[in-house]
Amino acid sequence: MYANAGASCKDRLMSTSSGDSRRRRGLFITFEGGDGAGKTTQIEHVKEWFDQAGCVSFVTREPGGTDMGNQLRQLIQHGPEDVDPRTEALLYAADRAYHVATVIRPALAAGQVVLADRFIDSSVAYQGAARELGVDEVLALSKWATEDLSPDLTLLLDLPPEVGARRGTASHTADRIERESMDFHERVRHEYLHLADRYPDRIVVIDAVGTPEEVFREIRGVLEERVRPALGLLVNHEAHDQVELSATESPQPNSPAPEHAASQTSDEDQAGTMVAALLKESQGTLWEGDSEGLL
Ligand SMILES: Nc1ncnc2c1ncn2[C@@H]1O[C@H](COP(=O)(O)OP(=O)(O)O)[C@@H](O)[C@H]1O
Ligand SMILES: Cc1cn([C@H]2C[C@H](O)[C@@H](COP(=O)(O)OP(=O)(O)O)O2)c(=O)[nH]c1=O
Repeated sequence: MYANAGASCKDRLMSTSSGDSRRRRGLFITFEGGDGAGKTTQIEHVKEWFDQAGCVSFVTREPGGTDMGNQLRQLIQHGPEDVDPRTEALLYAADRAYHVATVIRPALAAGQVVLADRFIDSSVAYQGAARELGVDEVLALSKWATEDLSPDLTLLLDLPPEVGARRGTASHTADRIERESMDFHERVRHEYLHLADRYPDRIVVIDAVGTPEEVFREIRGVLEERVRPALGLLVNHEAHDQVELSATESPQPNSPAPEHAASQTSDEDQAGTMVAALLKESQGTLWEGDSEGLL
């Protein structure tokens, strides 16, 4: 059901490839920010925005975007308190490597829109900066784990950590990382903002302090400005008539990507996506290709 329902948008995404198989990729958007920033809430609004644009999007998360990843997630978040920072970094990297290889790359190769709740920037901010393992070392580890897969766009939900902590404790019991000091969470926030300075073409900072509606208004502005022009060329107006989807028709987080997904080659990454190229045009700024490394 899902594969057929998504075919129209996928076909349009892939039909722009002009026979160049290296360009046959979807769109990869990641959501970053401290604990309780509202990522999980906003990602659902973004998914609805894509639905309305006639594009099926696929929501996933880290850690835990796969069955094995869920076991790793349990270990990392509720395992022994004495897990040392290097072990923690390697567990996140293992989760990411498997997630990319078995879910994200196949989905992108099939021309899908992938919305990921956390990705490499989380490791850089939490393990690299806050755990003080070294930003460049952790970045190198994640690049190795993902074979240099970089998001096309990252929405960074920025929020003072004490506000995030209040939201979080109101909704669930704090896990091992959420129990870290405010100083730790300040370092996370600081590194995220530093990453946004370092990669201004990829990372957009969203003020996450307002109500969910206010935050989404800002996100929608970014989608309209930076993503819509690309989709406008890829998704013709018939899309609205052709795709009527409910959330239940989309894969849930942790679902494997469709079996028919095309295999991924490193050439595809080097070429980057057609959508990314269009996003670059819409930004009017220099877009660093994957070969340069967005991260
Ligand atoms: N803008 C907001 N203002 C107030 N509360 C929010 C906002 N966004 C989300 N929440 C609530 O805060 C808690 C954490 O939100 P969530 O979306 O799970 O954040 P994250 O995924 O970044 O940890 C949830 O209870 C959610 O309902
Ligand atoms: C992906 C990733 C997450 N984390 C941390 C951040 C979160 O505290 C936790 C993920 O828990 P989760 O409940 O998914 O976080 P939230 O809903 O607050 O975004 O793992 C890292 O430290 N490094 C990573 O690479």
